[in-house]
Amino acid sequence: MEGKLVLADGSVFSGTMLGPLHTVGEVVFNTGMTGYQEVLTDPSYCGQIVTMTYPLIGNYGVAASFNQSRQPYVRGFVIGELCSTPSNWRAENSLAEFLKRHRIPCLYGVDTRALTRRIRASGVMMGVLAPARMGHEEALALLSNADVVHLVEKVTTPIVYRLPRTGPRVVVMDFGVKRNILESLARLGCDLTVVPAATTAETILAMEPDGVFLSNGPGDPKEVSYAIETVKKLVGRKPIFGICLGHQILALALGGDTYKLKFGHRGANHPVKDLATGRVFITSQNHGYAVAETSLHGTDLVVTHRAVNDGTVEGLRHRTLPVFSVQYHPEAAPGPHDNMYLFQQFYQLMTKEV
Ligand SMILES: NC(=O)CC[C@H](N)C(=O)O
Repeated sequence: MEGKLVLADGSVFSGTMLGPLHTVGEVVFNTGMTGYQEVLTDPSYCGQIVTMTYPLIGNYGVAASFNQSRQPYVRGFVIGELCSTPSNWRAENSLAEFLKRHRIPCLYGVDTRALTRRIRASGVMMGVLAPARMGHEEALALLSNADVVHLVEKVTTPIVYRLPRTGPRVVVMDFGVKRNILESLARLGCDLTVVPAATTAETILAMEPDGVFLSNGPGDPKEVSYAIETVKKLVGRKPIFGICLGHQILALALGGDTYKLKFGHRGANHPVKDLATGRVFITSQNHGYAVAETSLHGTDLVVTHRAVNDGTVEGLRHRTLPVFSVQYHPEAAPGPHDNMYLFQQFYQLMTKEV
């Protein structure tokens, strides 16, 4: 069926529609050449319609081992060529089958680079995926009904669960954690207890962890005010490591501020500079918000990493406490594995004699 993406500014991008009839979400672009299945199943994309700038998508099919959570969380997918003849020894199915099974609307045959240029010029905005025959006004009217709040509550674990190992005990605050973060910690031997986002500091401290991990997740960090309050009570009590939304929540808990970027950083090739060594790492990223550097004056936070492309804050550490965070995704999935050492750093903070 012929379909279209209508952006809030009225621009229209045409293509062929696969799956359910319409969906509304914030339209964002990802510049990764691969990793489409990890993107689809990363809970941080909950509430968003994702477009891939790379024009050939689906070439290596899908496999359960690439999933980053139980199900895809994107609201819709907008791509160039949808490959129907995947080739990979691990492929279990085609991307089209995967999208259909999970009822993820996909518009393909789209000039996604033109779409990306539009988003870069105007900033991220809401959009609707709809059949071509839907009237323009009707499509635009759907935008006002978009339900894109309380996203963390939609993706966090409803129950406490454990991944037992013999190493340091880590409580993972699950704001929408990616599987490869849990696996990266478990591989080091960390004994993991994953808790719902709204778990109180008292409950977490009663578990007597050696450290607390703050996960990635969707939406505006200021929306999860209860988690900011929890983290305030944990700082100074336990070593803390935060990634992406966890990094933003940590900054807010320690008196910093966050803001929305014009079009965010999403891809597998974002250069980040470690300010202590001057070394540049290539990182995987997926964020629309960032920590405001000027807000850090007078707090106990020090900027450790900076994005090379736009100079925004990419890493923080506490001046005196074993507390640090990064805005990017060291667990990759998809992306380069260069930043796995950060999990080791957390491990060392938890195990060193004090
Ligand atoms: N990957 C993440 O954790 C994303 C964090 C936050 N939702 C943002 O868009 O900035």
